[in-house]
Amino acid sequence: MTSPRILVVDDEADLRELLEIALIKMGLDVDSAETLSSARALLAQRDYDLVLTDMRLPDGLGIELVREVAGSGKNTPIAVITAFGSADNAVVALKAGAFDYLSKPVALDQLRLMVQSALRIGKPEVVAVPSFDAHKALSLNSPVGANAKNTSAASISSLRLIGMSPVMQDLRVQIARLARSMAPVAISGESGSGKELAARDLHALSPRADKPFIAVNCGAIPEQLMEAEFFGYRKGAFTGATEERDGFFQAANGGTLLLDEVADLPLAMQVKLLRAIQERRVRKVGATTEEAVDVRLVSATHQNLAERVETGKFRQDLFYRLNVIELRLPPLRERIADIGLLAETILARLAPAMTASDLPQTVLAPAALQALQAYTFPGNVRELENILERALAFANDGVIQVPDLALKASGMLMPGMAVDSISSPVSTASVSSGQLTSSPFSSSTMISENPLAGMTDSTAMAATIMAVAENLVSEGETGLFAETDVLPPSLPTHLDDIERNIIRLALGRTQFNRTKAAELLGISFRQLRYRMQRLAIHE
Ligand SMILES: Nc1ncnc2c1ncn2[C@@H]1O[C@H](COP(=O)(O)OP(=O)(O)OP(=O)(O)O)[C@@H](O)[C@H]1O
Repeated sequence: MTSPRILVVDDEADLRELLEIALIKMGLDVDSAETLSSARALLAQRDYDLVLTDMRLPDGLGIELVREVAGSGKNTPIAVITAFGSADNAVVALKAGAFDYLSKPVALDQLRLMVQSALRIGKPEVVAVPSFDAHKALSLNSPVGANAKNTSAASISSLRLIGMSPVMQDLRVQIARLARSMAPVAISGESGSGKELAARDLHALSPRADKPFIAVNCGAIPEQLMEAEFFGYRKGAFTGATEERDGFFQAANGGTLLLDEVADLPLAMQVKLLRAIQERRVRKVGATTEEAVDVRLVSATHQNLAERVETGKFRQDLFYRLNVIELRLPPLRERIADIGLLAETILARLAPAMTASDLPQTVLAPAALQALQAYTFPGNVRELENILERALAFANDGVIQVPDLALKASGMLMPGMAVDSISSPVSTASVSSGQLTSSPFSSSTMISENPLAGMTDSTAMAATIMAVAENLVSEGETGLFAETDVLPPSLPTHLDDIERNIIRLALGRTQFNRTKAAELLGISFRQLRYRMQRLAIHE
């Protein structure tokens, strides 16, 4: 077997030599180049398992090489060496596609960790999905190190972020691409939209998959315990520290650390975290020395972090370090095409015993699916899970009907509308005689007699809203804006929701003819198009 081959690009003879010796000692073959042009010539001749380049070279910048190698389609990992304290360069390189960076002076232990993870990138076939739930590792009484070993392997097919809507498909592609890099990823999205799941998928697809995934809820740790929880502590460091403990960083070593609700980190802890990220070293409470850690950082928040930076609640420098790449999880109401498939998967998960005993899985009546598609899901997929769990208990004959869902009227797309009043074009009588169908999207939870089956998502959605609206009129309801004494958590979001619903209603009435819909709404075509873009309304 031949050894992996590394290309080192650096014009400083001393550093180049140091790197060469360290890499050869690791059993690797090394080629080196002093300039961009000689590096390009070597890259044209052969494939490398890793390229390591300085940022400043006599005939140009290392970042040019990063772009070329990252864009070559060969999947060669490239890392950069940046001047001491130059966070900007590191972030720019990561954004350009560098898999990782090293700061000068280069520490040999960090070089080794970086090379090891680069070489794992070349072997993506073995992907494991740890099942460890590190939320359980939050108390000082539970040693995270011990819990972190509690992982199990699964195949790549068990990735868990479900959804066939274009936005979810894009997201999965992005996640697969980002999984190869060490770049910190910041995941934003409403509560329950799948941020943690996205982070788990990112880890599961990465070369770190067989190492721990640790999720830490930053808002759930008492401030005075934070340092000990993150970095560990030595025996006797404080009252009650009867033995040495690892922290989250050590527990996640080699793997991924998810900082969930990162906006909740107190400022004092933000400083310490920034230091750990920059140095890639942590010091246990009560220890005199630091230890190198190799942790991929992912952060998640449902808050607007940029806004918190502006108001001085979140450090700009930490924000900059964590937000190298952003991933946004759209709220469930922006991907109603996924509701059927999600419901089907959740129902299968909730009733495994029934499936095993060959009883047909509980399904949603078509009207129930429509009601879900007309619901705003303020709690997103988590709320869908809760609704279905409760509905399962009420469902008769293996079919969930609208009343079983017990949807909150305040969450319906038309505020103030009572869900029980939904009478869709599909009568519940037809449901019990229907046949089960299966499609990759949503219909295996539906009945084949559903007149909406096969329609595009927005058409089905619009049909539902129209049916509901017509119902409201016939039942003499007060209309779209029934008064409620519940204040929305955010007025702009609430108004956007109302506007979105009205536009969808008009589009539904006109079979998505935007000119006619604009006429109905008394606005110009351009105004409607602009509003649809702003509110992410797609056909
Ligand atoms: N696309 C999806 N496919 C399957 N399950 C999902 C999906 N998105 C979310 N879920 C499920 O919904 C629940 C909430 O997801 P998750 O915890 O990842 O959300 P979150 O955005 O991190 O929430 P929070 O902001 O409250 O921490 C989980 O049980 C998760 O398994």
